[in-house]
Amino acid sequence: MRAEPFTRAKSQSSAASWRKSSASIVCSSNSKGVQLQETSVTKEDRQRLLHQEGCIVWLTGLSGAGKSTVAFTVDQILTSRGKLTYVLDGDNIRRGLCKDLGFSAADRQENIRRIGEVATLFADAGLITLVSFISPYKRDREIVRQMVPPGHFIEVFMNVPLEVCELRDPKGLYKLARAGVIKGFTGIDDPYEKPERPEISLQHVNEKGDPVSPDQMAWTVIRYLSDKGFLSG
Ligand SMILES: Nc1ncnc2c1ncn2[C@@H]1O[C@H](COP(=O)(O)OS(=O)(=O)O)[C@@H](OP(=O)(O)O)[C@H]1O
Ligand SMILES: Nc1ncnc2c1ncn2[C@@H]1O[C@H](COP(=O)(O)OP(=O)(O)O)[C@@H](O)[C@H]1O
Repeated sequence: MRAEPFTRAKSQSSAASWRKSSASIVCSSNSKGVQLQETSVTKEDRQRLLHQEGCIVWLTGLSGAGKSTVAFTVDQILTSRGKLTYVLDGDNIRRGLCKDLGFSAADRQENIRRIGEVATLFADAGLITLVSFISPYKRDREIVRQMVPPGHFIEVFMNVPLEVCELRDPKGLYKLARAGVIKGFTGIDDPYEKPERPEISLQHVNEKGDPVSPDQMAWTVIRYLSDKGFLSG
């Protein structure tokens, strides 16, 4: 499929920006001399094919904050409405692509770097890409933000206090961390750096103190995506 000349000219800066981001995938110190392959099918071609625009919805927060629940709820709702989405989830990715990594600061950084590269490719392919990782370091999240065109990295802060996450403790990990069986657990004896200006901040209770359900949270994300035009094209 060929892009209309008008579309191609209009979109050059954003397409160039995506290409720049793809370049970072191949231009590590071990791949000097590898040249970036230009593509003839553009992001806009895919956008028109899918009637949506690819982006990264990055959910960050403590273990138990509800990242996976909200990501999969958004996934389900959008899929049922004919949108192409994909969830990259910490627990799943750590069984494959990142199974060699632990939870030291360096390993978490490498974890997020790899996920950032994959998420960038998925978003470039036109998918609404939902990413649910603790991603505790501001710097690592900002690096991913810079990899995509402005506005295409949507940081969603699961703004749920440690006490609430610890009460939920669905996997019993906080108990083990408090008992000293797990060392370096985020929020207990390892840092979590809150986002300063997330695009979306989700709290587990509303202004009246009533609980906010995963469905309500998911719709907040979906409304944002719709308002910004990612769900049409
Ligand atoms: N030390 C330590 N600290 C934090 N979390 C731990 C740890 N050890 C195991 N787990 C389990 O691993 C899940 C977090 O993996 P992530 O890949 O999202 O972490 S990170 O982004 O690299 O920090 C996290 O899953 P979620 O509860 O879904 O967040 C935990 O179940
Ligand atoms: N909005 C919510 N209100 C109440 N409980 C929730 C909400 N979102 C998630 N949960 C529950 O909290 C626990 C942790 O959710 P999960 O999505 O696994 O968190 P995370 O991926 O951040 O570790 C689960 O038992 C889930 O059912």
